[in-house]
Amino acid sequence: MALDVDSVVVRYGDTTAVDGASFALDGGRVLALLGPNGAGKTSLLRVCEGFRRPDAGRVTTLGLDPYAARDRLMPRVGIMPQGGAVHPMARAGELLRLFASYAADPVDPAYLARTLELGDDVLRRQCRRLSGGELQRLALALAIVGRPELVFLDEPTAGMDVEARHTTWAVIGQLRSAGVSVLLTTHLLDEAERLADDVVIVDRGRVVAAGTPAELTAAAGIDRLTIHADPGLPVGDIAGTITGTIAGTIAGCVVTEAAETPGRYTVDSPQGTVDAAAAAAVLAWFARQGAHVTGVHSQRRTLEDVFLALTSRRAGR
Ligand SMILES: Nc1ncnc2c1ncn2[C@@H]1O[C@H](COP(=O)(O)OP(=O)(O)OP(=O)(O)O)[C@@H](O)[C@H]1O
Repeated sequence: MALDVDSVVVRYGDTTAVDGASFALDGGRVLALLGPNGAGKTSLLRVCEGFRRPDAGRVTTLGLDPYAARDRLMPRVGIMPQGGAVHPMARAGELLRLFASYAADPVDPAYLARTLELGDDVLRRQCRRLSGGELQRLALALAIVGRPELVFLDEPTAGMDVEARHTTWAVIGQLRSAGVSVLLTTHLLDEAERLADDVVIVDRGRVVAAGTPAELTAAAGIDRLTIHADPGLPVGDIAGTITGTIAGTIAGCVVTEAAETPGRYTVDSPQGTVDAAAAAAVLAWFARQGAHVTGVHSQRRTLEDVFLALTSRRAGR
């Protein structure tokens, strides 16, 4: 196991930033820590990196207490802090070569710069003269040039354009293929869905959900079916009119017509997904009504739907 976070509490004065969070990162996997602003993600990273001792609970990073054994841990981990945090007067290329010189078996800095599309003009510039996206790519290069076993990336693609984001995703994919464990935070849920093997959602310092992206979206009861047909069909009675073996397949499905869009019917299953048999049964019912069906659309709920449902961003909270 690369990382084990057990009932961790982090306080700043009266503020409890992390309130008993537990999760684990297995070796060679990518874990995305998601949560609204102020949820406690950076505070969790800081205790995992050994910059801060938790106020309660325990963290084990690569088998070590990261605070007590920071000196032993540092050569084995890579850290990309939020916002890049590099010395403003240093030249990008010098920093990259310096970080490489600290490592026993570094990646060739020139190769890494090419991979991250940091051209010679960028490498010659002082960090204060880099764009936000260039700074982020440099910070990523600094984090991985020493071939770490475990990498912490705090919002790695914040401020990057689409192309740089794709380059970064490719690099994270390569790290994973090479067996490197990655813990990243992000506000981009499509990024988490695309990159992460495991997702942990935190809100107000607590873990509110954890699992693979597929588990999280499946557990939310998804795969909504939308049917467009004549308005005003008596859908409230569907379950009562479907008999025989097929009745069981739609038991629990709720079919509703959208008040704001007459003729748009949604089929939801509180127990789980609306499976193909249930969808077929509902469509057969529409056919029996002589309904003119103009569209059928099935939609998988995304991680974003799950996130919004679980966190304090939800409207009205
Ligand atoms: N050094 C500090 N002193 C006092 N309060 C702090 C400190 N660092 C963080 N906090 C507070 O702790 C809480 C958690 O902050 P943290 O930065 O860990 O959240 P986050 O999930 O990383 O947020 P973001 O997504 O905005 O980066 C917030 O309420 C924040 O204001």
